[in-house]
Amino acid sequence: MSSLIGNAQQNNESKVNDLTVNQQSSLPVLAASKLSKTFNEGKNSVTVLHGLDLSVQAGEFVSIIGSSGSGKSTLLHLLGGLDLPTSGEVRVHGELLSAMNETKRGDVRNKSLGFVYQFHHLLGEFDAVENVAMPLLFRRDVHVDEARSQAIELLKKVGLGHRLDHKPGELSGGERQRVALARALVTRPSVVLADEPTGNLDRKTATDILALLGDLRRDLGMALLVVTHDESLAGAADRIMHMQDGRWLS
Ligand SMILES: Nc1ncnc2c1ncn2[C@@H]1O[C@H](COP(=O)(O)OP(=O)(O)OP(=O)(O)O)[C@@H](O)[C@H]1O
Repeated sequence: MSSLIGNAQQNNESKVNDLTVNQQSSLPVLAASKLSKTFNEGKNSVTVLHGLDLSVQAGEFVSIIGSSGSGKSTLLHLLGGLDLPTSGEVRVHGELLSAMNETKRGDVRNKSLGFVYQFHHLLGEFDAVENVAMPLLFRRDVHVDEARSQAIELLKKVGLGHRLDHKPGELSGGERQRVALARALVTRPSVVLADEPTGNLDRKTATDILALLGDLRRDLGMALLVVTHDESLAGAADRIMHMQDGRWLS
């Protein structure tokens, strides 16, 4: 197995060891408590999430399914620190996101969380290696050569070793999503948050991408939280949570 994966496993092992020492081995990597979100627009306010609890353990694969408009993306934004809740809290490795300033929150996002979206959000003027290396280059402590070599290693792992210097416009939809997966994983996050990662792909490509995501999760030892409205895609998870109108269905 690659050194990249070895490092990720080592990191995870040392985290586990730390937790054992602290006797907190059940501490979730990601936890939400009584999470609510209300959007105010002029005189109108709409409450989209109603006091949600959620806990994701290290290495766990959780799917959230729900119909359009049920609040899945809003929840993912809050869990990823991209937006703040109206009330309630989100903790990453036990650390409260809302207590952090924007710089620290950005740091947690970069180091502990990976993001995959329905639309890949790759930068068109950069090739696959540059796109994947980018999250590492935001860190001042990673040299550009090291970032490139880690990007190449991950691109090979997602089956794109022959497309390293291709720009997004020169790749198929499935290949672009593979690049996006590699980019989300290059920082070796402990949790990947994926919002309809296969929503823009045909069924065969979607199934391949989901299988790849599952394999990468096992290899890299990360937790995976996938939001989808596709029950058959959600079925691969350890646990499926159903959302309706901003509440969990029991
Ligand atoms: N910034 C906002 N301002 C006002 N309302 C919003 C905002 N963002 C989301 N909403 C509303 O919140 C509700 C939930 O939206 P959200 O995108 O979280 O749903 P979803 O379950 O992800 O839907 P889909 O499956 O269609 O992507 C929707 O009714 C939406 O209109």
